[in-house]
Amino acid sequence: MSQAPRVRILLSETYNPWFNLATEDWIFRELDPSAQTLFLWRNDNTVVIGRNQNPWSECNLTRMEEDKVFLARRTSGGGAVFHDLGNTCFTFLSAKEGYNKTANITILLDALSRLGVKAQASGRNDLVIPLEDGPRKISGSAYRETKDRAFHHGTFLIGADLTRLSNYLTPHPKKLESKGSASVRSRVMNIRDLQPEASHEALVEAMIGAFCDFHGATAEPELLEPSFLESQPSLKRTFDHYASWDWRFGNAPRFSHQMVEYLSWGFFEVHVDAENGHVTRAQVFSDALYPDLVQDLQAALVGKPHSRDGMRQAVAEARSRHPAQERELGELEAWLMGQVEV
Ligand SMILES: Nc1ncnc2c1ncn2[C@@H]1O[C@H](COP(=O)(O)OC(=O)CCCC[C@@H]2CCSS2)[C@@H](O)[C@H]1O
Repeated sequence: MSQAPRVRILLSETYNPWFNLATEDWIFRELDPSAQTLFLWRNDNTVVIGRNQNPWSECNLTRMEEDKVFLARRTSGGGAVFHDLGNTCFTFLSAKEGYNKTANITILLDALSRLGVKAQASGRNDLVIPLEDGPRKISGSAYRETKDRAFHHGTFLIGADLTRLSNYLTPHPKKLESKGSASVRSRVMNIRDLQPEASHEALVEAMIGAFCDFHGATAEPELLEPSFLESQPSLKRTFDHYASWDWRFGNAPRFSHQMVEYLSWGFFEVHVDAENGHVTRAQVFSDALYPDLVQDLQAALVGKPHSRDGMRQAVAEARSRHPAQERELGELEAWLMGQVEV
C-alpha cells in the first residue's frame, strides 16, 4: 500500500507582497519533495502582475502611486490582479510527480462548499459563480514549473474593494504598444456577497480541512514569523529582488510609447521604444522654435529609464546646453514625467 503523502501547511503573518512572494519562492526552493505543501497568505494594497507583463499597459501607475499601492511582479504567468485584505492567496507546492492541478481544483471547490458557496472551474484558470446574467470570477490562478518542482497559486475574492480593483487595473490612457501577455479582464464578485459570513479566517480553516481530507493526512499549521524569515539570508536577497525597480519595471517586455501634447511653446510628439524599461530609441517631432534643443532632447532620452527619473535626467542634459530655455524645459519635463507615471 502506498503511504499517504505528508502535508505541510504554512501561514504568513505579513501583508507585504514582496515579502510574501519572496517567502513563497523560499518555500519553493527549500521544498520537502515528499510533502504536499499549502501556503496561505494575504497582501494588502497591491497589484500583482504576471512574469511577462508590462506594468505601464496593465495598471494605472499614477493612481497606484497616489494611493501608495504596491506593484509586485510574480514569477508565474497570467494577468494582473488587485489584492487587499479582502483577498486571500493560496499556493499549492509539490515535487513535479506529486503535482496535480485537477486535485488542487477539487480542494478549492471543496473549501468553498464548506463555506456554503457553490463555484465552478471555468476555462483554465478561474473559479466562477454562475449567475443568471453570466459567470462572475471569484478566483484566478497561475502556475510555475521548474525541472523537478511545481506550484499553483491563486486568489480568492472574499470581500475586496472592487472599485479599487477596477481603478488600478484600468491603465491611464496612453498610446502604448507592448509585447508580452495581456490580462483577461473578467466580471468579478466577492464571495461575501453570496455568503456574508465568509472571512479570511473561515476560508483558511476550510482550505486546511479540504487539503488535509483530500490527502488523508493532518498537520499543525506553521506560522511563518517575519523575524525568522528576515534572518534567512537567501530570503532577504529574494525580497530585495522582488522590491527592485529592475524586476518590477525593468523586466517589462519590449514596448513603444507615443506621447503627444501642445505645450505653450510648441507641439510635441515624442516616440520612444523601450527595452528592459530603458529607452533604446527616441524620436522627437516639434514645431517649436528651438530645433537644436529638440535634437538634444532626442539624443538625451536614449539609454534613460522610462521613468520620471529618466525623463528628469534627459531634460537636465538638454537644460545644460540650453540654459536660456529654463521655463520651456520645465514645462516639457513636467509633461514627460506625467506620461511615464513612475
Ligand atoms: N484578486 C483577484 N482575484 C480574482 N480575479 C481578479 C482579482 N483582481 C482582478 N481580477 C480579475 O481578473 C482579471 C485578470 O485575470 P487573468 O486571468 O488575466 O489573471 C489572473 O487571474 C492571474 C491570477 C494570479 C494569481 C496570483 C496568486 C498569488 S500572487 S497573484 C482582472 O482583469 C480582473 O478582471
